[in-house]
Amino acid sequence: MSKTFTWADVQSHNTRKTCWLVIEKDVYDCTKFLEEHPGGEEVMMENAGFDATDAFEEIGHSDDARDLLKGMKIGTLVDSVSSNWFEVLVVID
Ligand code: HEM
Repeated sequence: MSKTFTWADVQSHNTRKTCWLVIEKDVYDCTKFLEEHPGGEEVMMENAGFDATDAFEEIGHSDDARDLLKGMKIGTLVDSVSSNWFEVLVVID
């Protein structure tokens, strides 16, 4: 069975040492890929610990990129709230 994570789990992985991204409802550990990313490390870090679906789709990544992504999947997200809402919850906590 696939591992499940909450936004709290995902958001704690927002550094160059441990960089997770969410695309659709799947969680990806992109740490090892940071230096290899053809689009650079910066754009990945801007999305670290967050939902990168829009950023990923807007670029129009190739099938190769999608294949690479598959290899980085570590599980799925269980929270029903979006990462934006999680941010709000953290602020008012
Ligand atoms: C783990 C997730 C990602 C993977 C596996 C990935 C993979 C790739 C690959 C293989 C390319 C080369 C072109 C292609 O094959 O489409 C690429 C290019 C690019 N990626 Fe990503 N990418 C990821 C996430 C992101 C995110 C979150 C952004 C944020 C905007 C981004 C922005 C770009 C840009 C701007 C390029 C174009 C670079 C250029 O041609 O100058 N990528 N990516």
